[in-house]
Amino acid sequence: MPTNIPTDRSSLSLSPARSTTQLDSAILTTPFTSRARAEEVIEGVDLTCRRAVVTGGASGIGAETVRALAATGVEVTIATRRPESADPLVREMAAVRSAGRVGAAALDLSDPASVDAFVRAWAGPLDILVANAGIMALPTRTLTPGGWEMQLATNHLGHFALATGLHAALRASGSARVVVVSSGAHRSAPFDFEDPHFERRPYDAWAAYGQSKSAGVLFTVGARRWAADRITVNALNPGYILTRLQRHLDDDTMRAFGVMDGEGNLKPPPFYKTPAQGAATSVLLAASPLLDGITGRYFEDNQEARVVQGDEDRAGGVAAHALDPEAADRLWEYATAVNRTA
Ligand SMILES: NC(=O)c1ccc[n+]([C@@H]2O[C@H](COP(=O)([O-])OP(=O)(O)OC[C@H]3O[C@@H](n4cnc5c(N)ncnc54)[C@H](O)[C@@H]3O)[C@@H](O)[C@H]2O)c1
Repeated sequence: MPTNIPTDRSSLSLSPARSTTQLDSAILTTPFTSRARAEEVIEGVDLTCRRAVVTGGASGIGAETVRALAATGVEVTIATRRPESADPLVREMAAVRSAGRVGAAALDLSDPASVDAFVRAWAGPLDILVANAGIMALPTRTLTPGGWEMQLATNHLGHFALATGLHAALRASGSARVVVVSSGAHRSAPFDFEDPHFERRPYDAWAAYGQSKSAGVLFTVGARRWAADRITVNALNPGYILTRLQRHLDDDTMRAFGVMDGEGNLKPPPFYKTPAQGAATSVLLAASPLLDGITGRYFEDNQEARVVQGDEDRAGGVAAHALDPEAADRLWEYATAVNRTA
């Protein structure tokens, strides 16, 4: 039996947002293992009449997120730089009986004008926003025309502008969820308020990626201000998944990561997940009734993560620096200010 069957928007109701950060609450556990696939964690859920946006939804984890959400009846907009790149997935889902309609719209997160155009074109309530798009470890310091470091611009500042621009649409949902796809890389790089764009310190591809992913977690903490609007915001680490994300890594790094053999063949090690497994935590946070009212938290392997100091044991967890409410508010102000001048 479906567990959650809204037949029209007026029948949708969720409990009020509970708690703000993991620091002041018990850890949330679910029955799902780290290997559960996206469709499994929302089996039986029916979200017909709901509407979702998935950034970067034409490939990798995002595409699996789109498949699983659309299968519950959600109408999904894939927000992508080249909408035509989503055509195969749009066609695929059009052939799935009872799936929600899947379409695509142009969005370049590194371009404030593109984010603005997407926001302006959006009409009506928005129930689910999955901030999934991302780039990783650009080998050289790359700046947007506005002078922002490209990973920070794409992974966080663009998503911040998108989510805040869509705030009225999320509020109009009456029970909206924002899901931020972060990474375990956040643990090694707190947000550097003195030099976020690597103007003074030497550029480091991993520090830039990690910082942008810390920013995503801090956003979920800063978004506690949206709880009264019945908008919940949670972050996650999808785990290790071989996708196009690794395209900027050279062969030596790929070998060091254990995903390439001596002959240059891609061969993910056993601890790597498939994209469908990698999308499970995104989908859990976006659509599972288990997450009703939960906000400001960080998950990995389909469970809420424990708090750790930095990246000392590399075994997972969410770094305390990414849950710091003062840093979260400071980053919110910073992102608001830079987006205003963009
Ligand atoms: N694959 C992993 O092992 C892994 C681990 C941790 C976190 N993540 C995160 O998961 C998310 C999805 O990554 P993936 O592994 O599916 O890789 P992917 O490269 O398949 O997906 C990333 C998507 O983001 C889109 N994108 C990039 N720049 C954009 C821009 N400026 N505007 C709009 N869209 C843009 C790409 O077109 C692509 O569709 C990313 O945020 C990534 O950081 C992935």
